[in-house]
Amino acid sequence: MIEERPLAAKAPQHAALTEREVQESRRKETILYLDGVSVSFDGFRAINNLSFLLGKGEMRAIIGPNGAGKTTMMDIVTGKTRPDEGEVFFNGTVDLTKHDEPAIATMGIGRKFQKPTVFEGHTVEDNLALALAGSRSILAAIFHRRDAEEEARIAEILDTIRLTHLRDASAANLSHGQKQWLEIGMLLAQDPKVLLVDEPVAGMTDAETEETARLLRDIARDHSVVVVEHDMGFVRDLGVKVTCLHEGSVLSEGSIDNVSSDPKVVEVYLGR
Ligand SMILES: Nc1ncnc2c1ncn2[C@@H]1O[C@H](COP(=O)(O)OP(=O)(O)OP(=O)(O)O)[C@@H](O)[C@H]1O
Repeated sequence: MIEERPLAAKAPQHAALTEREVQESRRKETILYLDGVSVSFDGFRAINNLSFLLGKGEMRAIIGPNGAGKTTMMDIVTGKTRPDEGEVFFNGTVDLTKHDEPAIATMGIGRKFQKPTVFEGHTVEDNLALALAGSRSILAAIFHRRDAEEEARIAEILDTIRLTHLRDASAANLSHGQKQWLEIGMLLAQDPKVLLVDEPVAGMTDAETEETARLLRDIARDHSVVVVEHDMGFVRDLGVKVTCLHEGSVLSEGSIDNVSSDPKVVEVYLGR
């Protein structure tokens, strides 16, 4: 009997440890890991016990009604907003709540906001050269003699963003869609591991929207990508797992067919 007591006391402790180990090994397989994340603004819970896992090399589409918390979730990942509670990890091991925005960007989390912010007074190629140069000054970046590796990188990005034929064009003369692609190219120049892309096809023509789905699928071959978008035709074209947020939590997650036919999603979002 005396022998049994410590054994009985040990059993639940052992089980708890195993559960934690399982969770940790699950986390290590992710590039982004959010668990139990909440944040409130003036008492309003914009993110409410949110759990979201993005696998290494995965592309995910995030949908959800206005105010669902999509932007706030991105703000938490990029360090713009600190969560009140919960875990946020990058690459399985880096606790993002302990780093600020510039450090997180340098680690390899690139974000593209909805409105393109390219340098309009410069050519497409110079915009990419500027992004590639990072902290170099604008003039130094443009007049710096690029080595073969940098030239090859620019050529590769131009090809990915469908702008090789416009490399010498002024960014000011690009269409809205082409400016979005150039900005995606500028993100790629910084060699991110994860790209967060906010409503990339808003304001694009149908042809540009279709090309953007192909472009992001190309990028997703060697990057992890999160795309926030309301255009369901475009989300379907991406052909990836979909997460629908609502009131700061995951309402539904799975294939586009499953999520778009989920009665909860129809009620709060698609049926509106
Ligand atoms: N800094 C802030 N201060 C106060 N409230 C905020 C702040 N940021 C976000 N909110 C609120 O949190 C909620 C979630 O907003 P969020 O912008 O994340 O939603 P969203 O899903 O991105 O919506 P949309 O599709 O309209 O962009 C909203 O009710 C918003 O008003």
